[in-house]
Amino acid sequence: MNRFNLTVVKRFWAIAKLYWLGNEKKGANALLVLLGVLLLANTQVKVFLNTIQGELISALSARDSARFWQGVVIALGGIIISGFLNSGYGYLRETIGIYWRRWLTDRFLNQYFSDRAFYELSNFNQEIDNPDQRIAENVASFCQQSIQFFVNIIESIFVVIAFSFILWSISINLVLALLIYSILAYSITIGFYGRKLTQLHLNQLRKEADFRFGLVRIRENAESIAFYNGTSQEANKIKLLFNEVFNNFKRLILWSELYLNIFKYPFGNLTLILPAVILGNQILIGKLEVGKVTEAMGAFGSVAFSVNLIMYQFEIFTKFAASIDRLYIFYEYLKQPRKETANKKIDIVKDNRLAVENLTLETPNYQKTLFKNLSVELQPGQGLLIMGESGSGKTSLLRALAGLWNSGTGVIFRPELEEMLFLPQRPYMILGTLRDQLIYPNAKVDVSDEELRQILHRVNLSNLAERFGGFDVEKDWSYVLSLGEQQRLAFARILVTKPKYAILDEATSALDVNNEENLYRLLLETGTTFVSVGHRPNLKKFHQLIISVSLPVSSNL
Ligand SMILES: Nc1ncnc2c1ncn2[C@@H]1O[C@H](COP(=O)(O)OP(=O)(O)OP(=O)(O)O)[C@@H](O)[C@H]1O
Repeated sequence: MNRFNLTVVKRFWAIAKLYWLGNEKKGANALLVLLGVLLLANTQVKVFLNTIQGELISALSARDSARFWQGVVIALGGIIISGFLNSGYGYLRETIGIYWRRWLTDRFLNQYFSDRAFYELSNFNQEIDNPDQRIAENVASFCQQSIQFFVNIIESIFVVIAFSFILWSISINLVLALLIYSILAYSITIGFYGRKLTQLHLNQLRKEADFRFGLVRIRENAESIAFYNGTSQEANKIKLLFNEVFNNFKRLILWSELYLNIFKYPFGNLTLILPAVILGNQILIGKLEVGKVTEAMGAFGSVAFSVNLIMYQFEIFTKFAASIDRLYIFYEYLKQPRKETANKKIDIVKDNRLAVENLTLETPNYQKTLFKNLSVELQPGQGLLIMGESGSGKTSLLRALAGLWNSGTGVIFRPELEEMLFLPQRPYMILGTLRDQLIYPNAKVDVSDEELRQILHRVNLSNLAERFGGFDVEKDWSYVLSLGEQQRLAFARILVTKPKYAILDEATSALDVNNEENLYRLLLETGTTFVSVGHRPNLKKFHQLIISVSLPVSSNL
C-alpha cells in the first residue's frame, strides 16, 4: 500500500473507531455480523447460479433435454432466494449507515458547540472552511460510503475465495492470469490516478460549499441587498463562485471520465475474452466441455470485478477519500483544547461581583490595543454605562466579559455565565415560536402564557401574540418584526429570565426615546446588575457609573 492509501486508511480509522469501538459497539457490531452472514449466503447463491449457468450450456451442447430442464428449475429456486438475500442486505446496510451517521453527527455537534468552537471557527479560523458542510454532508458520505465499501470488500473476499476454487478446478492458468491482471489494475489506478483525483474531489467539495454558502448569505441579507440595489454586484460574485465550481469540475471530469476510463473500460473488458483465450485450446482438442468456458468466464469476471473493485469504483473512492480528509481535519481541530492566547491573557476570576482591574484589551491577534488599565467595579443592582466613539472597543469589552476575547492583561471578576444575560448589538431571533423567542436562551422556563402576555405588554408589544396567532406559531421573526420590535422582544427576555446580571450592547439603539426609557425603567425595577453600551445622553440617568473608552491608544502593527 502506498503512502497515499495509508494516510486515508489511518484517517478513516481515527474517526471510525469512535463508533465501532465506542459505547454503542455491541449493537453496531452485531448488525455488522448479521450483514456479513447475509453476504456470505449471497455469495454462495452467486457461485451456485454461475455453476448452473455452465451446466445449462453443457446440457444444451449435449442436447440433453432432461438435464437442461432440471437445471432451469434449480436455477429458478436460486434466483428467488437471491432476491430475498439482496433486499435484506441492502436494507441492513443502509440501516447501519444511518445509525452510524446519527451517532457521528451528534458527536460532531457536541464538539462544535462545546467551548464555543463554532464562534472561534467563524471568527478566527481560516483553515477550516464551511464547517456546516462538513457536519451535514461529509459525515453522511463518510458513514454511508464506508458501509458501502465494507460490503464491497467483504463481498469481494467471499467472491474471490469461492470463485478461485472453481477457477483452480478448471485450470491453474486461469488463477495465474487473474493474479497478474489484478496486480496490474491495482497499481496503475492507485499509483497513477489516486492522488490527483482525490485532490480534485477535495477542491470540488470546497468550491461547492463556498458557492452554496454565497447563496445562503444572499437569502439572509436579501433586504439589505435589495435596498442597496446591489444585485449586479452580488450576481457577479456568485457567478464567480460558480465559475470556480465549473472550472474544477471540468478538470475533474477530464481525469475521471477521459483519462481514467481510457484505461478502466478496456482493461475491464479484457475479462470477457481472457478465459476463452486461456481455455480455448483445451476445448478445441475436446478435453473440456463448452459449458466450462461459460463457467470460467463467469467466475473470472466475478473475481476480477471484485479484486479490482477499487478500480471500478475509483471515482467514488477518491470522492470518499476527500470526505475523509475534510472530516479528519475538522475532527482534529475540534478535538484539541481551544487555543489559549500565548502570553498576554486576561484572567477571568469567578466571583459574586462584576469588576475589572487594570484591564488592557487587545484585538484577538494583538494588532491593536483598544484601551489600557481600565478598572471599575459594580455594586449589586447598579448599572454601568460604557460610552465612547465608534470603534473604540465598547463591544470588545463586553466580548472580554463573556470570555470570547482574552488577548490583553488584567483581571475580570464575574459570576458564572449562566447568571448573565447578554443582549448583543444585533438582536438575535432564533428559529422557532414566539415562546421560544421569549424564553431564549433557555429551552424551558416555567411561565404561563398570561405572564408572557403581560411581559409583552410592558415592553410595548401588547398584541404581538394575537397578531401572529399565539405563542406557538413559528415564524422567521427577524423578517416579520421591525428592528425596534426585535429589540423590545429581546429585552423582554430579561423580564422572563430574570438574570442576576444583564449586559446590553446598544440593545435599544433602534428605539425612540420613550420606548427606550420605558425599557430601562423596567430593568431598574428588576434589581438586575447591568452593563450597557450606548451613545444617547438620556441613558445616563439610568446608570450609577459611566465610563468612556477612547479610540485606540496605539496600533501594534
Ligand atoms: N474579529 C476582530 N478581529 C480584529 N479586530 C476586530 C475584530 N472585531 C472588531 N475588531 C476591531 O476592534 C475595534 C473595536 O471594535 P468594537 O466592536 O469593540 O467597537 P465599538 O466601540 O463597539 O464600536 P461601535 O460603537 O461602532 O459598535 C474596531 O477597530 C474593530 O475594527
